[in-house]
Amino acid sequence: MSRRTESPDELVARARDGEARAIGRLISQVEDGSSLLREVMAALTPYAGRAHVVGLTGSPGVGKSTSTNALVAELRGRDLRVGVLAIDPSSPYSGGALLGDRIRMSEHATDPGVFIRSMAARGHLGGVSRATPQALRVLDAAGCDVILVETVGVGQSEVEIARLADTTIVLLAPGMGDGIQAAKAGILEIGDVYVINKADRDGADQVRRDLRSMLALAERPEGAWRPPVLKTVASAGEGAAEVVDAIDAHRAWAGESGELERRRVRRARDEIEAIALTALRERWGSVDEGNRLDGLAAAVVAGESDPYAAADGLLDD
Ligand SMILES: Nc1nc2c(ncn2[C@@H]2O[C@H](COP(=O)(O)OP(=O)(O)OP(=O)(O)O)[C@@H](O)[C@H]2O)c(=O)[nH]1
Repeated sequence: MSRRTESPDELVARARDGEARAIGRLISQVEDGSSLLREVMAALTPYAGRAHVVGLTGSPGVGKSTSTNALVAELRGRDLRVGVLAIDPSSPYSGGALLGDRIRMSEHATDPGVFIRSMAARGHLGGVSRATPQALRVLDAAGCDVILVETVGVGQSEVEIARLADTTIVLLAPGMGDGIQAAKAGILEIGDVYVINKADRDGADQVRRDLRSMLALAERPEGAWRPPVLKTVASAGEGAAEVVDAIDAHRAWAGESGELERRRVRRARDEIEAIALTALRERWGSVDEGNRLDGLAAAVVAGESDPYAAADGLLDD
């Protein structure tokens, strides 16, 4: 069966009707850096800006997938449409055995009010930073009220997620040396809500005490948000309501204090920068520009030019 290629406007209209296939196709275009992206983004923009983006991060095994499921159930119970974007910063492929796939196998898989997608953050420059905000924009324009962005907690990705999110949830669990890990990985700065999952296990209260005393050391100006430290048993859905309430409270505070606007401006800045850098890279990858870059590099090696002068030359073109 031959199939006419849909225009970006048609795809966007179908995505706005909640058609999962259209949403999926738009996100694929984002991932592939499709040449239609410019038009797609222009078509999406009037509808974006409503969704609340919630980042969810934590070390492997703390229960991110289980918690995401519990949060999706709670949000659906509140009649909200939910998008889930699972980012794997290490995998060069999408569609592997990623977080999102495990969630996709859950009870929410067939719920039309839930859209789940995993995305590989490819190794190339601008991977996470370009594609993720664009995928968020697709889900936002498609009518998601809340978008959960989940990532495997490996180093830098936690901080990247925090830069993307309106509200960042950091998950910890007892028995994982998380207190120390928290201090090391710098996650004490990024959480808006901390959740000690696996509260049915010994040591949850200790992790909570440790974390609270570490957070208490941070200097916070008057009127600043004070991140709550909650406990959940995600596998039993316990505590999910309190987490969603905390997200709501943070959202309200962020809206009033201007923090939400600041974060969104920063996100847009990161996105513009990533698009511009990707475009520059592509230009320098073209045959003509590649030759010019090679020529400049040879001149630097030969001592005829210095790298700054060469870069100026490249940028001036
Ligand atoms: N006892 C207990 N086990 C839990 C709880 N939540 C999740 N688990 C279990 O912990 C294990 C890890 O949960 P996942 O949700 O797969 O954790 P994850 O953080 O997504 O794991 P990675 O993808 O490896 O990072 C699973 O066996 C869950 O069933 C909980 O509240 N209590």
